[in-house]
Amino acid sequence: MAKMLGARWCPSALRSPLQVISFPACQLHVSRRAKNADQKEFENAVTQLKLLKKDPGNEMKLKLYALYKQANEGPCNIPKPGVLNLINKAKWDAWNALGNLPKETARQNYVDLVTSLSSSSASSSQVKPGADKEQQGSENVVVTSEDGITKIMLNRPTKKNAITTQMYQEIILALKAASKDDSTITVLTGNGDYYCSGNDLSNFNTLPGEIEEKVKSGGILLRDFVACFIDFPKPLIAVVNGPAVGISVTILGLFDAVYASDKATFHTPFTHLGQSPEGCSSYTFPKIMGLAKAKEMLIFGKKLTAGEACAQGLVTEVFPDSTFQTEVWTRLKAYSKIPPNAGRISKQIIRNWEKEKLHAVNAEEVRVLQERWQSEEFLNAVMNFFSKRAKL
Ligand SMILES: CCCCCCCCCC/C=C\CC(=O)SCCNC(=O)CCNC(=O)[C@H](O)C(C)(C)COP(=O)(O)OP(=O)(O)OC[C@H]1O[C@@H](n2cnc3c(N)ncnc32)[C@H](O)[C@@H]1OP(=O)(O)O
Repeated sequence: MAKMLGARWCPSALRSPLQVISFPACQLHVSRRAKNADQKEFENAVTQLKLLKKDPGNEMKLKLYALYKQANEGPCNIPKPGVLNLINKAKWDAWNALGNLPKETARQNYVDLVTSLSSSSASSSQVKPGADKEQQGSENVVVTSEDGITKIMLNRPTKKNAITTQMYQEIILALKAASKDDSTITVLTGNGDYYCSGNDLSNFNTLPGEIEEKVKSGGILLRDFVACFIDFPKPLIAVVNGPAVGISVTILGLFDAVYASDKATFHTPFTHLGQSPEGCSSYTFPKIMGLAKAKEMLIFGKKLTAGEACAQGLVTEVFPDSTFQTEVWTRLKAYSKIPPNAGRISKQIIRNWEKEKLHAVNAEEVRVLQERWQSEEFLNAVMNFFSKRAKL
């Protein structure tokens, strides 16, 4: 659990602009010693910092960040980030506050700070090298085709199948390929105990550029992703093997059948994350389950059991977890024998009545979400998620 922010709170890389919650620019009161740390001591301190068990808190992280930059690059030499860019601005303020502090002094102060932190928090020798290495390529989305069924499986079980930006793109490509292959039906499912924990909350970090660019490219990615589900021309079935969160729930309204294990739950905690509904759920959920139940889910984040989701029409059928895979795949194999063209045409005549409407809903939901992504509510929610999990 500690790996996510731990890996990103790497002073040498400083990959994550969201690793520090917004707080006032720090005033540094760092003790100076006569002796100056050499480069080796400094590098050891960088390593030591990564091994700390206890999170030193964001204010301390900002101080360390500033000292690290000063020690390596000298006085702050980058343009001041815009006011909306809260995190980078806090980091800039901290670095800039060091003024012309000599590199050697910054290096020594950095070493002193880490030493004082280490003595109050025993360092761990149990960090496994490469433990947070991301799977590369298409391993996180596995596509197989057999017996008239194309199966798209989310395969990132250690992260509860949270969807990275790369996975969104891979799913889009997989759906486009499946729409043209010779399968009759297409299935989306998850590997492991979760179906999917929704959008990977570190996506905002990994998208390139400043906040405005992230918002723009995130919006385009989301719109294209949902559009693929709206336009998918064949019967599309969700095999919900475990809990489902966020966007993995909202797009279920665009599927033709949803089969769920009785261990599955359905949760859309958008407002808690400072966000708003997507996946066309602002339109499909009220239509499927009625306004009152849809609002409980989409505004108040009520989590449904599989049985409740079935009673409300979001799920087609629930199976006992012990027999889930056998029963569902037997059913799907039978369904895959329907005449493929009749299957496609029947799906399309149902979908076509509202395709235009769904695309308009998608565009509007993305527009509103893009505003949300620039809100402090959203940034704080993401920070809270990772801070709770981070030891450093
Ligand atoms: C925002 C701009 C990006 C643009 C990209 C494209 C546009 C997409 C827009 C869609 C927008 C939002 C839709 C949503 O999906 S909102 C919902 C997001 N999901 C969540 O809030 C769920 C967060 N996760 C949890 O609450 C819990 O992890 C859990 C799912 C309830 C499971 O709890 P657990 O205790 O059983 O397991 P846990 O130890 O927490 O998790 C195991 C490891 O997996 C990591 N992880 C789980 N879910 C996510 C996630 N959604 N994002 C990132 N990482 C996740 C967790 O951090 C653990 O990792 P580690 O072992 O600590 O390294």
